[in-house]
Amino acid sequence: MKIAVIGAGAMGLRYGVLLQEAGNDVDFVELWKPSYQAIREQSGVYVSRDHKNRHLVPVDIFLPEEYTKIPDLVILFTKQMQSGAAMQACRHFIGEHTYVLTNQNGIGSVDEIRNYVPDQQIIAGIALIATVLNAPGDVDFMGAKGAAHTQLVNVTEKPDTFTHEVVREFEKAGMNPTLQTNYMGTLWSKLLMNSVINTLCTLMDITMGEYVAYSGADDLSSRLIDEGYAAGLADGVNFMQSREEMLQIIDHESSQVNPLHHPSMYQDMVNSRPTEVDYINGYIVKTAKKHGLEAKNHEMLVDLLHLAESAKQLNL
Ligand SMILES: NC(=O)C1=CN([C@@H]2O[C@H](COP(=O)(O)OP(=O)(O)OC[C@H]3O[C@@H](n4cnc5c(N)ncnc54)[C@H](OP(=O)(O)O)[C@@H]3O)[C@@H](O)[C@H]2O)C=CC1
Ligand SMILES: CC(C)(CO)C(=O)C(=O)O
Repeated sequence: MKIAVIGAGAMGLRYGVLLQEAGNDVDFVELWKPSYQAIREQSGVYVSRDHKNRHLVPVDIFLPEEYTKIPDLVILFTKQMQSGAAMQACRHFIGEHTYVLTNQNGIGSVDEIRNYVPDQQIIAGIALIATVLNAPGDVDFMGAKGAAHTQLVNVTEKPDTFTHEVVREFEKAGMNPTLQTNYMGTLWSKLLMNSVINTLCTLMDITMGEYVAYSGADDLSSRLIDEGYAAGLADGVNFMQSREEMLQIIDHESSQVNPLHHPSMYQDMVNSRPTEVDYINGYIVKTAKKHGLEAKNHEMLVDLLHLAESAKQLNL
């Protein structure tokens, strides 16, 4: 399969390298110049797993204006707030039959992708994978080989032949895909997890393991899950997990899968970049308000995150 990954950051590199190693023809298209330059100069990307075995993997990288192939599949892995500009810059290589896939955290990118491809060609989903970008062109895959999980879902909720081919390629790449047919239910399950883990670990400067080790963690998580759940239900989301199951998933991911991980939002904060909080807790607040509800806890978290972002800027 001919694949172009837009965004050679932590997750873009992880998906791209794994799919390349599984035999696909993968190119990276990068708008972020330091990353493009580093990968060009190194003739590849440095890959480690859990800080060990750092080695160079040759990859091809292009600026959007340099890229002229028409891929079968585009994988969008920028941050949410970069999605619109990235799709606009890359629109010339999205062919009539090209599918676009996003497994970004938060909700919003699909609306940007819709400006360029019909719903039938959009595959959304979620990544239960932790990855850290040590520096441009230097990525660290967290977790044992094969431990990562992905969920893919067509925006139309109707998997077609090409989607099944993508699932097979993800399987070959060791990304343990599950094909779902509940679009919003799938996205909201990760949204709720990120609204707890990413935001609280970032604000408190702690790892996922440190969060769940706190005796009051379940109570805190439940308050956020309940508020998010109410907003989602009002919006017609058909949740795939109960509130209790959601809590168990958060506990499991944090205590067993990624206890030492600082979520991606934390990585943005320490590097003084804007976070995706508006697309995570902010999306829950917006959805609640649309239905005349309140999501006061999430609203407070959005404000606190923006306060922390602003303080970080003042201290630069
Ligand atoms: N990382 C993870 O474990 C997971 C991430 N996700 C999601 O995947 C999507 C992509 O995220 P992710 O791959 O983590 O992010 P990236 O590694 O792609 O973020 C890098 C972006 O941050 C900016 N940046 C600026 N300076 C630096 C620097 N020194 N180091 C790193 N980045 C810098 C660049 O944007 P600019 O040009 O604006 O400076 C760059 O494009 C997001 O939606 C995220 O929520 C989902 C699951 C897990
Ligand atoms: C918490 C985690 C790793 C969940 O897979 C994630 O989504 C992130 O770091 O942003």
